[in-house]
Amino acid sequence: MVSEVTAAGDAAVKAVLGEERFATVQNSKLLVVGAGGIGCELLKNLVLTGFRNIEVVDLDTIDVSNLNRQFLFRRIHVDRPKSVVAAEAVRQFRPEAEIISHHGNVKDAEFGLEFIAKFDVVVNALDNLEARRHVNRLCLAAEKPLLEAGSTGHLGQVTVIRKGDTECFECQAKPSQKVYPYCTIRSTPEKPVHCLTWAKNLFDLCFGPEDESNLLADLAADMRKFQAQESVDGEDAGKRIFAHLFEEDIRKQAELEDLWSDQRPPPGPLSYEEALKKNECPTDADKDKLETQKVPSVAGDAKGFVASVAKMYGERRDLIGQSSFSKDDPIAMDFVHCAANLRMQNYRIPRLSRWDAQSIAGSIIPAVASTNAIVAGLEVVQLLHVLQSLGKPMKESRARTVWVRFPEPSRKKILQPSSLHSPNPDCFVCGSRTARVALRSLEDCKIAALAKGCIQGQLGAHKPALYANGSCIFDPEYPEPGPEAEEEGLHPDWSLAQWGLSSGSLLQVEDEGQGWSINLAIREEPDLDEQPFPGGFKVEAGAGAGEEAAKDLAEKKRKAEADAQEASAAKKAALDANTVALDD
Ligand SMILES: Nc1ncnc2c1ncn2[C@@H]1O[C@H](COP(=O)(O)OP(=O)(O)OP(=O)(O)O)[C@@H](O)[C@H]1O
Ligand SMILES: [Zn+2]
Repeated sequence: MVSEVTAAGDAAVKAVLGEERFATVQNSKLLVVGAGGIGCELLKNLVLTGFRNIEVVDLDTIDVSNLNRQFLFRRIHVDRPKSVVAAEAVRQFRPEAEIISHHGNVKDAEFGLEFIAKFDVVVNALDNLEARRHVNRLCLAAEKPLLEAGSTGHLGQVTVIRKGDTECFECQAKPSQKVYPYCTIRSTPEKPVHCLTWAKNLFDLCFGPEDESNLLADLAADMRKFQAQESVDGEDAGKRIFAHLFEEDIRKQAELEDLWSDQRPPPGPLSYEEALKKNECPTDADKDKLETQKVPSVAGDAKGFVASVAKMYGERRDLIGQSSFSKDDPIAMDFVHCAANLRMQNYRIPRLSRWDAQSIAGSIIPAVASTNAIVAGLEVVQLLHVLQSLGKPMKESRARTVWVRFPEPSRKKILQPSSLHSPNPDCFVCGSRTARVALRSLEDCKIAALAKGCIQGQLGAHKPALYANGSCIFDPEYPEPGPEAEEEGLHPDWSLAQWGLSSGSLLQVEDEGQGWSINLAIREEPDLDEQPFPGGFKVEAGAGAGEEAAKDLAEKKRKAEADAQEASAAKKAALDANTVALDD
């Protein structure tokens, strides 16, 4: 006997979907990843549509700042796991729904392929690329359809991913963050964002691990001078860093005459004492604003800067050398806001309130509750199409990618559907150049054994190098452990688990012998039989991937040689023609 509320709700949905589709809905098992802005709306929609087998994973706890748009949460829930509270809340809408919550990171090993294999469809409600990439790869490996969604301000998107049938999340490169020219950041900032980028790099330089790619790496030795003593006095260090960066360095910079003109006047140095005198009152326009929305005085910025350095040397002393900037860390944000404002003062750029500085430094576009609600609604519509198309080509279904665009670009349509694209054959992740290998144990399998037994032995590589997340984890020049390998950061005797690989990880194989490269997806299969697979691995797909890649490469070379020959023949002909003309 179902409760009254469920019976009434079910009857209404059945009337819309029809008996058969409603039965599919009731029997489907879903995994929802993320219980934030989109996730809360989605879970509510799912139970109200009649889904009753749902598991939800989220790594976070509820913050006060979530309450304005994550409507399943109330003030009393602050600090409790989002997944648990969201499940409790939607159970009240449909008491019979079986909702299992997991407070954890979807990238953890417990949510690997075996876990994913239990579900009919995975529905994402995530907010970061890394987690999305991970779930994409898991769903491809487990051959489960994935609904992917996202929103930024008034823009949103929902799409459907199914292995071999549609583009995967990584078939197209994602736009990367805007990069500013080095000299703009280092010497000629023109906008607040240039000064904030400089200040974020400064924070990492002063308090983070050594990093040669830091834009201010050339200042590392100078900054270390202020930190070298055993018992650094934070306030003193703050004032000395101030004098170095906002006064002395700026004075030197202003002397580089070639950089400056009437349109771009040189920056003005600022001493700490001078800064303290600039104690201007807030403007009338600022009067009714929150403290964080007012632009501080230059004196406020100077004191704030020194105080933030002093706090790092006080309460955070143990973390110096290991910290990195986060917009949500109040001390780091104070440091970056004040440092950026002081640099803006040097360069005559209007300074910012802490609020504005935090939005720019954290690249924050405010989340809009209505966009999340629309996106979550579209996800359910697409999910119904996907469930109807199970076992059939997705292209024949009504599933679409749908964009939410506001202000609407054309014909007053906020929702813009477009058909699903076919997979990109060159995709790094789902493309045909991907071999798949099952391994009995990632703990037991050594990286050198994988390279030799599997990649050389079965995929046909001559001298394979292996890469994970862009770093080399096996180099054929160092096949044995030893001091030389260690010096290169290589450990041929480390297991795949020691290299941080998990079921569903993706590696890149480069055959240095033959010059080709392929992808390698690994998964753990503890029950892999000893008898047919004594090496502890089984090539499941793409055994010929290496050969194919070698063939492609040979074909490319042959074509390049033919093109070069043709070009040289054409050049010779042109020369001959010229000679004849001259002879004539
Ligand atoms: N790797 C992950 N595993 C599990 N859950 C994740 C993972 N990465 C992100 N999430 C969850 O996805 C949800 C995304 O929701 P949302 O975009 O609303 O973010 P938020 O953190 O709640 O809000 P904001 O970032 O604006 O403060 C969050 O609840 C977050 O905890
Ligand atoms: Zn792909």
